[in-house]
Order: sequence, then structure tokens, then C-alpha cells
Amino acid sequence: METKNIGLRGIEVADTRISNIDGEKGKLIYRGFDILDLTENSSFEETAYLLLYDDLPTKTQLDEFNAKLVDARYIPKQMQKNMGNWRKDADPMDMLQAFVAALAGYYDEEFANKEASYEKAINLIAKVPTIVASWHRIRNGLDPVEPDSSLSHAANFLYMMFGEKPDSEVEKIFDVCLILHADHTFNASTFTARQVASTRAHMYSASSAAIGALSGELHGGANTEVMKMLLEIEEIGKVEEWIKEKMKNNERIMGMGHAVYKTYDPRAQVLKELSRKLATKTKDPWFDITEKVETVTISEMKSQKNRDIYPNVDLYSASLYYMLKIPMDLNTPIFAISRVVGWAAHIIEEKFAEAAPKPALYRPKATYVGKYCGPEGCEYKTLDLRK
Ligand SMILES: CC(=O)SCCNC(=O)CCNC(=O)[C@H](O)C(C)(C)COP(=O)(O)OP(=O)(O)OC[C@H]1O[C@@H](n2cnc3c(N)ncnc32)[C@H](O)[C@@H]1OP(=O)(O)O
Ligand SMILES: O=C([O-])CC(=O)C(=O)O
Repeated sequence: METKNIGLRGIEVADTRISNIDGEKGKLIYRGFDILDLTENSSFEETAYLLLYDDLPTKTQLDEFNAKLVDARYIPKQMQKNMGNWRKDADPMDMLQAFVAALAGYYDEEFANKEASYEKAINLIAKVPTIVASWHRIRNGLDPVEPDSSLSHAANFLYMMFGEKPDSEVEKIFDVCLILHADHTFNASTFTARQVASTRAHMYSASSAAIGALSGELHGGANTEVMKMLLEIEEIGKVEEWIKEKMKNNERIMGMGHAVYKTYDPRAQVLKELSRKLATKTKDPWFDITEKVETVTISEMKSQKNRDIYPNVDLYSASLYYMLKIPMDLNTPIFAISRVVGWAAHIIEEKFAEAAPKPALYRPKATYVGKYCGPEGCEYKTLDLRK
């Protein structure tokens, strides 16, 4: 029997100019630029421009792009009213998925040309943080905080969440987190977005589908699960027993392992150092516990399965966000606040790629292994003849 490539691992399904991963070297580039250079020198807004427009912006281009993002931060008041009708304990990813799809009901869906698609992309990138922060306030019985046009994308989100402007150190940390999560080639949610876009569905629809894909714990949802794990473990002395028990039962340790990296995820390296730095300041135990989770998982994997395993992007973002006082169920929506840039860039590429081979409607093949009668099908029997 032919062996199938489960989960499409290693199969190249399209060309992309947007990002590239070297899984052996642990290197990630966005449009030709190493993410480590971008986290050192760029801002989320500049990185978003790069991902969308295939080049770093000039000062004028960046100013114009920023102005458009700032203008588009508002969401309809009616949408915030509707949020008030949701259960307060609803999962924020479900809420985000629904309200991103609902944007199509408020804004023109014109998506037929590239220019209109960029406008939709900006609208989406600007509004996703406002949706997440509004929901967070509303579920806690608080009024949403209006966006502040003087603040950066990163600072404005934290301001809309907490009603206070973050200091410059926190703003920088959060900005770096947003840069790191913005794109990652054909990961599950981006592939979902591209697949939906390949049917000529519009940007809000494709992004809403991508949010669904991101929410699962094997993908973006892992960062929430990591924090749950840390809280359950509670203290560093309990890590070894906890991890060994899980791995003995063949359970997965969230935040560890990756489908592409065969070495340290470069984003995890940056987040680890940020988390370490913040923990020194806050004296929280979460960084130390996470580091121990990493070392115990690595050694258990080696001794149980003789395999290497490394942290992925979700391992250290969990403790970092927790120390920034972000509720853990918002870890994955925050991932979406950043990844929406990648989705939008990929949706536009999927629809408007100029170079051959042009993308086509995704439609893979399946092997029918139906239990009855083989590929020819069965003879239909009426109810009275069935046993
Ligand atoms: C933003 C992101 O999406 S990053 C990924 C976030 N997801 C997580 O952190 C969830 C935990 N990690 C995982 O489930 C996996 O590492 C994945 C899905 C991310 C990647 O998986 P792959 O590299 O394709 O490995 P695959 O799923 O084939 O597993 C290979 C083996 O390693 C084991 N393994 C992989 N990851 C882990 C893990 N985190 N903990 C324990 N064992 C693991 C599997 O059980 C499997 O063992 P087996 O061959 O004995 O059955
Ligand atoms: O690329 C992947 O499979 C998952 C990932 O790390 C991401 O989406 O950031």
C-alpha cells in the first residue's frame, strides 16, 4: 500500500515570497529579513508593512500606513453592544472568530482587486486588537476603552485592555512579541486562510477561518495550555514528576516540539530571554518553572524515545504574558492580533500572485477506504430488508 504523507509534512503546495524557515538552522526570515534583525531594529507596524508590501517602507510610507491603521482602530458601537449578549465565560477565540467574520456585515466586502484587499487588510489588522480588548472589558463588566491615536499598535492594545498606558519597557516587550508572531510560512492557520481564499471567499471570511485553526492546542492554542500547565505544576520542585507522568502516558507537553524546526525555534529563544528578564524584575516563579519544563521534557524525550525536542514559540510567551498581567485565555487572541498580518499577506498572495505558477483552488485527493462494498459502492436495501 502506498504510504501517505500524513499532515502534508514536507510537501510544497505553493510558492511564497512572504517568509521562509530554515528548520535545521533555526532561522526565520520575513521577506528576506531575519526576524532577529527585525526584533532589534523594527517595530510591529514596520514589520507589518514589510510583510504586506514586500519591502521595508520609507519614512513617508510608514507614516501613511500608521495613519491608516490608527484611523481604522475603531469598531462599530453596535458590535460592542452585541458582545454584551455573549456569555461572559465564552472562549475569547470563539468570540474573535465570530466578530472578525461579522466585520463583513459592517464594511464593504469588495475584494476583487489588490488595492481593495490591502484596505481590508489594514482594517482587519487595526480592528482585531480592539475586538479582543473590548471583549475583555465587556466580559468584566467594564466599558471598552477608546483607542488612543498617540500610541503605537502595541501600546494602544495594552491601553485598551487596562485603561492605562504601558511604560516604554513593557511596550517594547509587547511590540517584539507581535513582531515574532506575525508570520510563519504555511502553518495550519495560514494554510487555512490561503485555502479559504483560494475559493475566492473574502478576507474577513478567510481570516475568521484561520482564527478557528489557530485556536486548537496543537497550534496557537498551546500558549494558553502552557500557562494552565505552569499553574497546575505550581512550583519548580514538582516539574520533574509532573512531566515524567504526562510523558509516560504519551501525553504531549504543550509549547514543546515543532513540525518544521529540528532545532531551537529562534522566536522561543528571544521570548525566553524576555521572560527571564521580566521575571528578575517581578520575582514571579513562572520563568524558572518553564525553563525546568524545557530541560525535563528534553531529557525525558531522549530517554523515552531517543528523539530530540525543543521549545516552540508558545512555551515562553505564556509566562511572559502572565507577568504582563494578561489573562491566560487571551494568549491565543494575542497571537491572532499579530498573525492576522501574515494571514492578510498570504490571502493577498494567494489571490493576486503575479508569477507562475499561479495558485489554484486547493483540492487534494483522498483515498477511499469505506468499510462497505469497496469503491464500487453497495446495493441499496430498503429498511425492511436490513438486519
Ligand atoms: C504556533 C505553533 O503552532 S507551535 C506548536 C504549538 N503546539 C504545541 O506546543 C503542542 C505540543 N506539540 C506537539 O503536539 C507537536 O510537537 C507538534 C504537533 C507541534 C509537531 O509535531 P510533529 O513534529 O509533527 O511531531 P509528531 O506529532 O509527528 O510527533 C512525533 C513524536 O514526538 C512526540 N511529541 C511531539 N511533540 C511532543 C510534545 N510536545 N510532547 C511530548 N511528545 C511529543 C509525539 O508523541 C510523537 O511520538 P510517537 O512517534 O512515539 O508517536
Ligand atoms: O509553523 C507552524 O507549524 C506553527 C508555528 O510555529 C507558527 O504558526 O508560528
